[in-house]
Amino acid sequence: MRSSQEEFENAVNRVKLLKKDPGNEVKLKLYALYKQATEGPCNMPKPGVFDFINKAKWDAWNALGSMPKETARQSYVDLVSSLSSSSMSSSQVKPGADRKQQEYENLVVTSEDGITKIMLNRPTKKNAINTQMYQEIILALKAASKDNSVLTVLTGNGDYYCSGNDLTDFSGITAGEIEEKVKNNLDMLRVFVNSFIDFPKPLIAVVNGPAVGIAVTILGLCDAVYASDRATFHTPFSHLGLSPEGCSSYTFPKIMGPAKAIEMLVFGKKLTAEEACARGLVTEVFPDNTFQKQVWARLKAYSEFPANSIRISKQVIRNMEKEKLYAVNAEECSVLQERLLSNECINAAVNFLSRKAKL
Ligand SMILES: CCCCCCCCCCC/C=C/C(=O)SCCNC(=O)CCNC(=O)[C@H](O)C(C)(C)COP(=O)(O)OP(=O)(O)OC[C@H]1O[C@@H](n2cnc3c(N)ncnc32)[C@H](O)[C@@H]1OP(=O)(O)O
Repeated sequence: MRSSQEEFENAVNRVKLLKKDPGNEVKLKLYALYKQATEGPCNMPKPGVFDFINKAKWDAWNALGSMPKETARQSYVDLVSSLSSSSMSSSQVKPGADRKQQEYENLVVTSEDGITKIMLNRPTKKNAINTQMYQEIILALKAASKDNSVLTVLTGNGDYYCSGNDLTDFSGITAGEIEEKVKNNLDMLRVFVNSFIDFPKPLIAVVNGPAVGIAVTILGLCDAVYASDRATFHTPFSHLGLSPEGCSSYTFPKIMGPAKAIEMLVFGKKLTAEEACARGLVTEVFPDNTFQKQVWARLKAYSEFPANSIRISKQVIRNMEKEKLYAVNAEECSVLQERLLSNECINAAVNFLSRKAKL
């Protein structure tokens, strides 16, 4: 039940990534199936005859009659799959046996020597994660979970690992739109975090520089965290009127004890790599000038272990907690819903946007 709902949520996100406009007829079909899947049979009053757009939408939804929600959800997923495969086929291939990868706007994904590397690639924005990058990471993790690599690595391009959620997500939104935008973003955030919880192989973060916000919290769901001694770890949620996400309200107290977790997640203490290592969030710290060389030599050695053995061992260690983590993720997103609509958060976002505040 949960997985078909998740497939549906993934499909809703994938629609936003379509490179080609599928045309009005398909868009109406998608709209109708989405409404039927989420609300059931059409329950809106019929729009007036001159309200062309809403009437076309109403007609499409109403035409689905009493189709069950589950059937609509499945049809929606099938329709999006057919659209995604035709829309992506042109950008899929890159010649070279081991370097197959789909192209992404904000990621560089490569596969070599049994290691799939997912590199955040918005260096001029310190690799801030915008809506599209969230969706691309979800897709890249899905692809990596099925490819024949042994390990998957998450890292950043440039001087930062990642500056967290893109705060310009808040720009240009009218008061009337904010609730829906927040809801959509939190649905996506929940799917994003679930894709870390569900990831079936060892997932390793190679933290090449400072990490902020969700880029830090998600480390608690990674299986090893290697950091340059230049990296820092900062979760300024209270400065932003926010609350913890990425399951950190559960993983951080477990990793470092509640008092140290609160120091980071509530009081926003920024840690050096050595401090984060002493707290158990980071596995090992390397000098920046030899970081890449040492880490990749280590990963290459690990990738030569028997693939099934290390995948299964990871799952034995992690799977026991999955249900708990899904619940924590859902609860954190629900608390964030209220936070994101609070004046405390909106003022902090406005401050960032007007460049009055630097954390
Ligand atoms: C209504 C819609 C709601 C949608 C939200 C739903 C999603 C829910 C998720 C909520 C949970 C939150 C998770 C988090 O990650 S909280 C943490 C957010 N991140 C930050 O607070 C960091 C903000 N950035 C900074 O403080 C500094 O930029 C930084 C210290 C990272 C670097 O400072 P430095 O002086 O070295 O560099 P610049 O500031 O000049 O940065 C260079 C350019 O990069 C842009 N930048 C950096 N970080 C971000 C960011 N997080 N979001 C957007 N843009 C970012 C910066 O603006 C500069 O851009 P320009 O060159 O264009 O000015």
